[in-house]
Amino acid sequence: MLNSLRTKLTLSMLITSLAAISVMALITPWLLEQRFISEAKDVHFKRFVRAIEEFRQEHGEWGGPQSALLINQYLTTRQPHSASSPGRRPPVPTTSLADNFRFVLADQQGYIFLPFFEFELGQQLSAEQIEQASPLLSGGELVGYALSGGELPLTEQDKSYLMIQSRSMLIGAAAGLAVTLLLSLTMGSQLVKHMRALTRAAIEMSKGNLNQRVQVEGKDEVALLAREFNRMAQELSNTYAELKASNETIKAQAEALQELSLRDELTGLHNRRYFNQQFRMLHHQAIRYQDTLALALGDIDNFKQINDRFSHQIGDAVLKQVAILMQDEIRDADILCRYGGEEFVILMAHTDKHQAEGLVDRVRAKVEAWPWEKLAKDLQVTISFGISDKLDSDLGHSMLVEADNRLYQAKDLGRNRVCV
Ligand SMILES: Nc1nc2c(ncn2[C@@H]2O[C@H](COP(=O)(O)OP(=O)(O)OP(=O)(O)O)[C@@H](O)[C@H]2O)c(=O)[nH]1
Repeated sequence: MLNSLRTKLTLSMLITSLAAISVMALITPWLLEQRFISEAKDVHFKRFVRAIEEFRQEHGEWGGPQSALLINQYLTTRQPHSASSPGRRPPVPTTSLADNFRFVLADQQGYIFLPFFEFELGQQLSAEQIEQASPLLSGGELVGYALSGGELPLTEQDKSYLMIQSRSMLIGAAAGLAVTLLLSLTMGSQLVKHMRALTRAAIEMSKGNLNQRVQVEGKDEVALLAREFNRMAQELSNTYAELKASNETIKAQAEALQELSLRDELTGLHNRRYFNQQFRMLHHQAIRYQDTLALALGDIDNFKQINDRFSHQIGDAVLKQVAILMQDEIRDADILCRYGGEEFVILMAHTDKHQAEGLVDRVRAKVEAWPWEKLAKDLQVTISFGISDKLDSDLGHSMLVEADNRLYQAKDLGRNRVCV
């Protein structure tokens, strides 16, 4: 289950949200309190400084122990004493807002005349302390310095105010995180949906279905990936189509070459090599299935004389015409080849020598009857055949020998005949 991208995304978002809420719950109240106290100190100190400047304008006494007394009296009579909360309470700029938080005053040379804690009476402020102090002005003239020190304790009211503030912030943050979580989950499930579509398409492609496309939405990284995937799929598909086409061409060319190597150029019949292949196969099957097979060897009679008397070209034309006549006469299942020179061979499956004799004799008669004067005046052509159906387990050797012997017999008996 943890292998699922969706689960991983959900878990990581959940952990991040919980961590963020926990950190906020721990740190926010403390930060808020620190900030609140610092603001309160600042506000009180500014008001104190203003009150002191007003005192300075009203009184001549300044810088001695007497003036510290007068200042305290002035401030006490000017405003009632109470604890503080900036902006929500009346300002109380006395020299002390609480036991721990007080103000310190020094004259223009930095000698303290209103002391507090480590700031002792008559002690001179260091350059660093002067740097941090607020300069007191009267009529544009520097008359002294004011500093604040100690901790400002919070009232119960301040504390409950801060608590409400912290809670509100936490609730707001939690709501924000919940919305973020929801949005992340929605986006995560969209991402998972697209990744699944891409994975499905890639798996289909690996099975060989190259025509895969995925939907592209938007312009983000996933859309970019989907677009690139589609482009790659298209390229792969094109390359495959080109490869397939060129493979088919090569295959067709190879087949054509193979066919050419098995054909006789002059007559267009299959050649002796083709005959050897077919004869081996048919002979083997006939023996195995105890079937019959007949082989007829044909030889044009006195072909040498035809060449000599009528020319070699006429001889060639005779060979072509005999091939046509034989091809027309034999059955589709029979195999006719040019065996060599003026010799032809016919292979007849499921046929014994007596059945073959009838067919071959029709061929012989057709050759004899053809009007050879069309090729040359006084030209006559006949053909002799020897037939065998002898099936011995010798790869057809005895069948060929017997057919050849019968052919010689036909020649000896005066040619233009079929011997079985
Ligand atoms: N024109 C032509 N002649 C060929 C071709 N192939 C073989 N021949 C010729 O065919 C002749 C065959 O002669 P022979 O083997 O003496 O036989 P034949 O004259 O037919 O006599 P018989 O077979 O006894 O009837 C030879 O002269 C070969 O040159 C060919 O493709 N074209």
